[in-house]
Amino acid sequence: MRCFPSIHCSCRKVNQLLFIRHRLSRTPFLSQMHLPTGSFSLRQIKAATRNFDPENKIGEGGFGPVYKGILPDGSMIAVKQLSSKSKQGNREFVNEIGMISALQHPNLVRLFGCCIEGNQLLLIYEYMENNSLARALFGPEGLRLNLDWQTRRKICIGIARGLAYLHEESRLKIVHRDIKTTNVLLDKDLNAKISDFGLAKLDEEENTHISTRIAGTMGYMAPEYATRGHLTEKADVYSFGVVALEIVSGKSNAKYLPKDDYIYLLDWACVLQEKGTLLDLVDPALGTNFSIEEAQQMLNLGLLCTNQSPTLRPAMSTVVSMLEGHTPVPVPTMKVNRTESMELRFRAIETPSWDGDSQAVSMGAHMANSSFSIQSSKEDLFRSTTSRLLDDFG
Ligand SMILES: Nc1ncnc2c1ncn2[C@@H]1O[C@H](COP(=O)(O)OP(=O)(O)OP(=O)(O)O)[C@@H](O)[C@H]1O
Repeated sequence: MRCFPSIHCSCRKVNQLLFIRHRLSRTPFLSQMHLPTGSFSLRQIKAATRNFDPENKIGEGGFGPVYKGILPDGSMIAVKQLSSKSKQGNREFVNEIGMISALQHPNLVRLFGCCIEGNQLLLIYEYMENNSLARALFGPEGLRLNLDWQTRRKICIGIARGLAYLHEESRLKIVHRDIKTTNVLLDKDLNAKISDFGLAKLDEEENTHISTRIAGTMGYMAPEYATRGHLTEKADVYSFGVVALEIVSGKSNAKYLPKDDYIYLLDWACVLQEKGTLLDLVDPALGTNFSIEEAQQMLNLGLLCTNQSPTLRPAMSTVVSMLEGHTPVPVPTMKVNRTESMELRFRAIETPSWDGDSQAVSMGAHMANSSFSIQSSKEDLFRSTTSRLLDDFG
């Protein structure tokens, strides 16, 4: 089990933040980063959220609750409150601040600043009016959105552009490690923005890409990373592929069925691909209001990105080009691995049981504590740097 220091009530934290700023700016590797200039006082945040009024609570994640707030100038904010019971904790809090402050892109959620005061550790983001893609696609009746085809496509392209920026265009090459529908937020115009950089990692050339600390969400983790700790940007490409399939189908990758069998959307997609009926996966809620050609393209792309072999997955810039229609999408040639458990799942597939998502069971189990045995290990520089900072932090 990972152990997190409890949060003490003192202005020592403010000094610690200043110290972290100082240390980050002096760390050669991180000197390109700048911590958010926006430092908020607890009084400002309490006023904005009406003292963390439960009515303003808009979500709950691994860090703790998230509140909606409004600043005196009328701008809306989302406040992530690091709970003292958080399973994630200070390490990811610092990581999130460091990572996202160094990044700016229309498809990444903006961090306005942070507040470290009293017993509070808070991150302040731009408010995303339409909450998460997960809620838009799989939320309960009333909260779910009727996303039309063009909007689904726009969201998919937005996520791809955000990832292409992280992997190939930003000054720091970053693997997000936790791409999933709850980490894609939607603004008032339903533009997609990637959030949650608590697990993000810098992709350095000298890195062996083997990690001892596997973290991510089941159902979205690339097989080579989940089983061997082999982490490259292609792990994000895999997760993106799963999300693309979810966007087209309107179904979560994990669905709990009677008899305790799990059926994975990805397995189903492979079966349909083999049968030549991949288009059956398109969300029935769309009726006939979608482009067959574009849907086929997006489904093919979803399968291409989830190829078992990372080298056969396209780079995210290629994915963007494919989605924009500048590069043809090759037809995937995936073979279904017919294990015994797959046979079980096939039987479930033959009896259609997608009845909306109200009973879907989340497979979002975090694997940060998993004890996979991995042969080689090398602490990456960023991790050791943040660890040192955290040692200093308390
Ligand atoms: N900037 C924001 N604007 C609007 N809603 C937000 C914002 N950030 C988070 N939320 C809401 O709060 C929820 C929790 O977010 P958070 O990033 O803390 O955790 P998560 O990504 O859902 O889960 P985990 O931390 O376990 O990966 C989101 O699913 C979303 O509904």
